[in-house]
Amino acid sequence: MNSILDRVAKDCGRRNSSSASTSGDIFEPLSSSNAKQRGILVEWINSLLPHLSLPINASDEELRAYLVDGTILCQLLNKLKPGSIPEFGGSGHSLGLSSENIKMFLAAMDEMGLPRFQASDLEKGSMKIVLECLLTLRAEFMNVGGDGFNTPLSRKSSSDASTRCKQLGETFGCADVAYRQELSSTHSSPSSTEGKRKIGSDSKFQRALRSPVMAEPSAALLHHVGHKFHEVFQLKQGGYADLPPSKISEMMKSNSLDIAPTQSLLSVVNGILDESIERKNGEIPHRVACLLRKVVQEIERRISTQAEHLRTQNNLFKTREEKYQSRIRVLEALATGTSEETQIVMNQLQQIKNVKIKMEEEKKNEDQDVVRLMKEKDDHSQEIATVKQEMEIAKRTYEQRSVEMEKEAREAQQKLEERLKEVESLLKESTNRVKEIEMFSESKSQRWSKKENVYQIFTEFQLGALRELRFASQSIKQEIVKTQRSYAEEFNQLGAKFRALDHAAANYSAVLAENRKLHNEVQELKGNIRVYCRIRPFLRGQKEKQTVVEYIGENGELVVVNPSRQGKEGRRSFKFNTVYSPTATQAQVYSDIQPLIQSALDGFNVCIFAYGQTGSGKTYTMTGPDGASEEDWGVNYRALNDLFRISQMRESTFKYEIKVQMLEIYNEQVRDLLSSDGSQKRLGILSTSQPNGLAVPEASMFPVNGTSDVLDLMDTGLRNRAKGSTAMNERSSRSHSIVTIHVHGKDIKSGSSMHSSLHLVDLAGSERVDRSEVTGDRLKEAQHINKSLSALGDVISALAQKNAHIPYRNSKLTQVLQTSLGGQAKTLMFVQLNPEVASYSETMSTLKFAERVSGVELGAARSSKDGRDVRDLMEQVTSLKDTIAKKDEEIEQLQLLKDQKNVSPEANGEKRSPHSFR
Ligand SMILES: Nc1ncnc2c1ncn2[C@@H]1O[C@H](COP(=O)(O)OP(=O)(O)OP(=O)(O)O)[C@@H](O)[C@H]1O
Repeated sequence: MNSILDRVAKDCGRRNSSSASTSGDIFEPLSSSNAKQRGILVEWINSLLPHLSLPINASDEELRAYLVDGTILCQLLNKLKPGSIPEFGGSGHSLGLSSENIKMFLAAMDEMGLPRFQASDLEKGSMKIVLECLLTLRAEFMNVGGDGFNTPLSRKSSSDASTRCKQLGETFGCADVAYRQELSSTHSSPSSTEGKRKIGSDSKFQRALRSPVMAEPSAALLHHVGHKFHEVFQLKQGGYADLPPSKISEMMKSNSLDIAPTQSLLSVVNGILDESIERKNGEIPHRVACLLRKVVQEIERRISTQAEHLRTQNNLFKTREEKYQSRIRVLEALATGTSEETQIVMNQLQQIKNVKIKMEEEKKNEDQDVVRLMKEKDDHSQEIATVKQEMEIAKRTYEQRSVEMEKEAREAQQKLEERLKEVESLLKESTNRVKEIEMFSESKSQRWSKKENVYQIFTEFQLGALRELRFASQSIKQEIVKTQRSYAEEFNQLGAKFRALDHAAANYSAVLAENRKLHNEVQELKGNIRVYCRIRPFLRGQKEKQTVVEYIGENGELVVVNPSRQGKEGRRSFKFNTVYSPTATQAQVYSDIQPLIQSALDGFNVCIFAYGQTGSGKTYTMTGPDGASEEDWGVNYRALNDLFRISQMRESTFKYEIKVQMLEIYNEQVRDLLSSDGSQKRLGILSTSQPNGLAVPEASMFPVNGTSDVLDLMDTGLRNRAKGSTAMNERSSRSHSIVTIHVHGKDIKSGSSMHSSLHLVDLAGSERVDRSEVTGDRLKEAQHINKSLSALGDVISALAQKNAHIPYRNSKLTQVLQTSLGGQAKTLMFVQLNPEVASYSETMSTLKFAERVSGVELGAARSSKDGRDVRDLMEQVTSLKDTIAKKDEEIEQLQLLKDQKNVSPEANGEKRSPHSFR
């Protein structure tokens, strides 16, 4: 019997593990069922051996580790059945080798007739078999003893074996073990072939009977009350007809039928029918018929309950399906909603793009306007130059012609006079000769009668000559009149030309004024505060050449990348009026700011300053490198040169006077850099700007008339400039240097005058100071620099917001530059960047300052803000896309679930093992 049970249990165990997924609740996964079994087992072991305190949620492998040396197993058995392993003595200590312990435990299990596992299962195989064996052991001792201990089942009687087998079936989740066992005992009669056939074929009906509703009551319940039916089966060996009436009525009265396993009921029905057939006459005694009816009624009741249950389940499935359908609808609606939202965002994005494109087009148009205006201006200038040249030529021709004509007139006059004199002398001579002849003829008339004719001829000749002379005299007079007339005509023509030239000259001033106006309109179109960003190249001999500048756009875009952060988050983009790459030349940079220099000659105050950390190229841009050739000249030299050039061009209409001051602001003290004695005298700043435009009137001021003057002055200034050394740049400038060019112009024609100033500022290094690196004087310097730079930022920011109060007075720097910041003044800032990775954080703070300044200019600010908006929207769109993708996934999963649910429960049931319906 033991071996049969063993085999059955093993069989059960195998099948159970092979169909593990169907052994528990049909929706419960294998792992969770395993975990539950483990939990029950561990709890049981802990209740028996509390000193172990095994963790309730121990995994298979942890449990294996506890059990593998067999100590706990032996202790367990000794606790349940003291002395079952004598060598172990229940001391709780392992006495033997682990293999010995396990052998002893398995032998004890064999002796009890309980299913066992193999030692190898505990060492490395599936723990499932081990668990099942131990759970059987638990069931053995818990169900039977009531108190759970020390009262194992007697394995002597076949009914006990049947019961235990049912318990095994329950424990392993295989109801049919119990069922077969029961049937085999019920139909042990050799004549009951029909019964055996039924056992072999497990009909749908029978399977349905073993569903949760139709299945036999629990093993425990059966144990207490089910034996009534065993009794019947025992009695039935003698035939149902022979059952004592008291037994039958007791069965019918009691609730035995309600709790009897359906198979038992069917067996009774089959038995009665078999018996009736065997008896040939087919008669069934009344009381047996009653029992039969009662049993059939019970079966009917169960079938109807089952049908009801199936209906309920069906409804449940339908409700669930509807729930899933509605969820799917909600998710579909959500997904559609999300795409609508995306569409709205995309539309907004498109609108913003359109606005951006429109703005860019407007800017392009403005730029084209600027180019056109510049061209017109150039054309005007050329026209003026041509008129001027023509005027010069005409003037010279006129003067030449006048001189020539005067000379010609003088010569003609002279000739005429000479001729007249000749004629007069001739006339005199002729008259004398005539008189002589008359006298001679009177005295010698008679004597010389012969010569009368000769005299006549001579007289006629003389008269002819006289007539010729008169004629010549008349033609000369006519010529003189003619020449005088042509002179008069020429004079008239020249007069007309002079009048035209005079008119043109009068217009020339107006055209110049118009030109100046156009020029300033162009400058205003470009903005009164401009930010140009310049990136310094890596220095010669520098090894580390990794740059933080990722992208330089043609339209002033700049993307900087954080070397310590990957991806999108590490990138930051900026927008300025212009960004110069490290290869930009000094000439290229200057050509963009040149129009501002011209504005200074038109009466506008201009301020150009370079901002950036030490070593970023401020001095290079403003002054140029040490000992620079003309090609490397910085803004200062080029600006002054240009002022001379333009003022010379305008000399016929304007008279300019250019003077230069050079100041230094060091530790909030203003010093004169052009003082010949290198004066350390501190200068005062006038609180309000003076009519002559001098904020620091005490500072030396020198007139400059040419490049050489400028070079000399700059040299003096640079020599006097205070310098300090920090860890960053040994040639570091820790002071602000300001070159101020004062322009005084006078309109020659109108006599009106104007005054303007051009400030060229090389600011001190903007780097933040690490207090641990500098102390004392250096720290003080740094604090002053920080204060003045932030005051500069505040002033510009206040101007941006059009505040009533502009905090000029917060630093000496802003006080000196006051006239060139705000109002009609034009300001340009060079943002100098050092592209090295080590300077990343300084670069970022420089760019943020510049962004704050560029925010003043609406155009730049707007476009930079647009850039940010677009970026923000792009991020929103990306996150929305992610959400949609997630939602799609959820929908897919739900669809999958729905498809699974749509498979009919019956079909499911067919696929499942019968063990799933207990
Ligand atoms: N565009 C450039 N092309 C070539 N060399 C440059 C450029 N800009 C700067 N340099 C070089 O980089 C070094 C540092 O430049 P510079 O002295 O102008 O920096 P800075 O910002 O004025 O520093 P400081 O605050 O100390 O005055 C110099 O050797 C300079 O010649």
